[in-house]
Amino acid sequence: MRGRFITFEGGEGVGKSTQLKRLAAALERRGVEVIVTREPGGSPRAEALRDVLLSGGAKRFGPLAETVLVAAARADHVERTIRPALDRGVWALCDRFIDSTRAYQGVLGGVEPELIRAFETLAAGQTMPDLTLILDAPAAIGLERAKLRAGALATPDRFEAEDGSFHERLRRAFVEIARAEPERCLLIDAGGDADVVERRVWEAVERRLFMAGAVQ
Ligand SMILES: Nc1ncnc2c1ncn2[C@@H]1O[C@H](COP(=O)(O)OP(=O)(O)OP(=O)(O)O)[C@@H](O)[C@H]1O
Ligand SMILES: Cc1cn([C@H]2C[C@H](O)[C@@H](COP(=O)(O)O)O2)c(=O)[nH]c1=O
Repeated sequence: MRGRFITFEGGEGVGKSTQLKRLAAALERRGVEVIVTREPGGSPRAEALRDVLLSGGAKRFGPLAETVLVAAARADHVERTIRPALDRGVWALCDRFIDSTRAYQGVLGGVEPELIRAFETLAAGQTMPDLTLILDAPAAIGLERAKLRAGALATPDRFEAEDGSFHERLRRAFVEIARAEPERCLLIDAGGDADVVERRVWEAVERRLFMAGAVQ
């Protein structure tokens, strides 16, 4: 049986990596084999492109160039990491995927939705998430968490460095994505303690994948 593909999405520092690792551990305790991966990145070539993107090296070429870079990274990641895992029956948990491109390059960057979708198809083909958990909290909370994680002296990356209004618009873009695709996406309240958020995530996964009969 093909593995399940779950993606985590949301603004900066909202707790995606934390919850993804916790979900991976919870699934493993149930005997489910999982891989944990991320975008941009998740394969050696895609990780090299991640550096270009997050260093700000691609910023001067504009959001369309960033879309192309993300798509090139995704094509390699899907082909070499995600699809082989799913084909072996392994579950893939991915920190960001297509919805980050829709939100960052599409809604915030102004790249046309048709172009965003065309690149999506080119890079991911039929390898689409079975479930997308969109973690939602006020942008200020996520940015504060990210700042605490990095330490006071750290330099913010290309997107963390954007202003507060960028991050609030980003939050609204993710909420709109969840509203537009309710069969695939679930909005999870990411406010409060990490243990509380973990329970919300697990309930969502149980309801959507286990109880729905997606898992024997
Ligand atoms: N619910 C929570 N309450 C308080 N702190 C949290 C919570 N969840 C995660 N954190 C902490 O906030 C910081 C950011 O969390 P994490 O790295 O999981 O976020 P992220 O969404 O993956 O970030 P990024 O967008 O930068 O990839 C970490 O230091 C983490 O320990
Ligand atoms: C997949 C994807 C990501 N981004 C941006 C969003 C974040 O600012 C970074 C990734 O950093 P993180 O600490 O791992 O969250 O990349 C993007 O702009 N477009 C995308 O498609």
